[in-house]
Formats: sequence, structure tokens, C-alpha cells
Amino acid sequence: MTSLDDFARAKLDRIRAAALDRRTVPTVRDARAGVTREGRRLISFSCNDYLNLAHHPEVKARAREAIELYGTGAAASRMVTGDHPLMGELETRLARLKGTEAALVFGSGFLANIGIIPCFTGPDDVIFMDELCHACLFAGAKLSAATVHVFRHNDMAHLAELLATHRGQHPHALILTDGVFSMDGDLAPLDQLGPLAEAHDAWLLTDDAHGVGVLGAGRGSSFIGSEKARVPLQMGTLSKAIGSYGGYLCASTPVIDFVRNRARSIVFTTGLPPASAAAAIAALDIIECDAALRAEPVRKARLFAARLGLPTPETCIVPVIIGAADQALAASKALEAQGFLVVAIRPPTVAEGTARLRITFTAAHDDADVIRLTEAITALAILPARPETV
Ligand SMILES: Cc1ncc(COP(=O)(O)O)c(C=O)c1O
Repeated sequence: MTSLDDFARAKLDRIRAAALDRRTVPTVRDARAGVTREGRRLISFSCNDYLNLAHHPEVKARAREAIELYGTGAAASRMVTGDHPLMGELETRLARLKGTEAALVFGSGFLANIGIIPCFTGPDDVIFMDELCHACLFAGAKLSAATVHVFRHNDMAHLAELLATHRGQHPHALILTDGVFSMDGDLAPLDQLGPLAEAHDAWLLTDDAHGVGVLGAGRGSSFIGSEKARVPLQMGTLSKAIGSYGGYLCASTPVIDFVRNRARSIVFTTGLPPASAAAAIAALDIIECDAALRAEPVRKARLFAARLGLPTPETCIVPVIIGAADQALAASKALEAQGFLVVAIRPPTVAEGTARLRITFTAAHDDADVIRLTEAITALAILPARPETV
């Protein structure tokens, strides 16, 4: 055994001892919210294809057509020959959806965040970020080498205090938050974050991976209230409700032109395959016209929560927090035995002691399956006791 194997084995032993080891399971998703894995079909409550557009006949047809015409890969960076005209068309559509002058498409949401953040902050600068931000926002912040201050989740008083203490010591500042928090399904208070950021001349970036397509008439979390939230950097992904693959930034023309020049995850990586852009454009066509479809995932999340006496969800992600990682795994296994795929989410994806079932709802779930899931969860007795009604 080499020292490299020794190193890996010792690390793995520790991960396994804490019930935190991960494995990949070959999984085939179908159009009816089902997955087949290890020879069994399960109803999945763990997919982010909220509108099931990855299986929509029109979306698939447009992707197939793009493959026939343009091949399967982009073959070079967008700076060289990888900037297929479909990319520009997709950017125009995204900018229109988000109400910005311009947009820029990246290879993925993760690549977007690790490219964008270092464009605006360097070692002399400062970043303020919510403690529950997605891992790729933390990765982008780290890559920027800026000073990072983490504020308590959605705690505007804490953020204001950190801004008052630290903002003045740095030339440039970013505030980073998820629009919809990926593991908790709650919303960032963008109506407060926008003005607070402006008051301190800090640039607000929202990661709306889980909002676009589903919230705010499909336009995302910035469009929920009566007024559009003041977010100069609206980032998101094409890989969830949009049913394709890729990431994006929507912003003003100078901001986008600058990021196109500077983001290392644009310049030094191959462009998105044209078929992914074609699929995303087809999905946006559907999202823009089909209000009934857009409303379905949150309606199902609310049906689920109401039957279990949980708070009314604002999004289509509902966490059932269990605590210990091994108990979350056991609950997931018990649900699997009854025909449901509800993956357990454990540290480091979530904080120590908050392992959970993260349940996601999609347009394709039958209400009957949602109700059967509530019954299965009730039978597991993993929910906190409901207060007695008098
Ligand atoms: C909040 C959030 N941001 C970014 C990403 C990364 O996006 P992508 O899967 O397109 O890399 C994800 C999901 O994976 C996410 O949940």
C-alpha cells in the first residue's frame, strides 16, 4: 500500500465511523417523478427538476435537434470557438426574464459562483455572507482571498452590525446569499438586504438556483414581492427547474462585459454544449407561458406540510430535521422500503446535529403519492410532537 492509499483509507475510516460516508447510486429518472435504482422503482422526493422539464417532449426535441445540427460538445472555450449562437440567444432570454440589461452563461452554477466572486473582490476587499450559503458561494469567497464575515442565517441585525464595523476598512464589498436556501427551503429577506447593501455601498449577489422557474412568476426570488428586489448580481443555474445544465449571471451590461473578460471559469473552460442551451431556451418558453405548471411544486409542498402540521412552505423544498446523521439515514432507508426516495442530507452539507430529510416537490408528483409520503413519515415518528390543541 502506498502512502497515498494510507492517507485516503485513514480519512475514509473517520468519515465512515461518523456515518458520513457517501456513495453514488446509479439512478435512472423517468418522466413521472420516478427513479429506478438497484432494480427498483421509487417515487423520488429528492430531485430538483421541479417542473419536470428535463423530460418534457418539447425540451427534449429541441436538445435532440441541436445535437443533430451542432454535435454534442462545444469543443473550445467561449473565447475561442465555443460561443455557439444559441448561447447569445439564451443570454437574451435570461436577461429578459430577470429584468437586466445583460446575462452571461457559465458551464454550471458552481462554475458561475467561483468565477463571479473573485471578479469583484480581492485580498483587500470584504465579503459578508449568510452562514447557510451554498458551498459554491463559500468556494468563490475563498478563491477571492477577500476577508470573509459570516452572518447568522437571515439575521439582518447581525449583518448590519458587521457592515458597520468592517465595511469601512475595505475598498469593495460583496454581500452573498442564496435567494432560496437549498437545504432549508426558506427565503432570504431581499427587501431588507437590497437597501442595507446600498446603504453600505456593498454589492448584493443572490444565488437563485432554487427560485427561478418556480417563484415570482418564474422569474425567481427577486420577483416575489410587489416590488422587484434591488439585486445587482442575480446568479442562478439552469440545472434545476430549467431542466438543463449550466449557470448564469444576470446584471448590467458593464458588469457582464467585465465578468466575461475576467471570470476564470468562463475564460479557461469549455463552453456549454449547444444542446444544453437549446434545452434551456425551450424550458424558458414553457416557464414564461405556463403559470399553472409553475405553481404546482409549491402547491404540493404546502399540501405535504399542512397534513403534517409543519409551517407553510414558501418554496418547494421542505426539510424534516432529524439531528443525528445515522438516524437520518435510517429514516431514509425506512422510506425507501415503502417505495420513496428521500435522500438523507448530512454534515458537511448541513450543520452538525441537523441531519435531515430534504424533501423536494415537483409538478409531476401525484397528490396521492404526496399523501402516502406524509403517512409514511407519520408512521416513522420522526417529527417533533405537535402541541395539543385545547
Ligand atoms: C444554491 C445552489 N447554488 C448553486 C448550485 C450549483 O449549481 P450547479 O448544479 O449548476 O453547479 C446548487 C446546486 O447544486 C445550489 O443548490
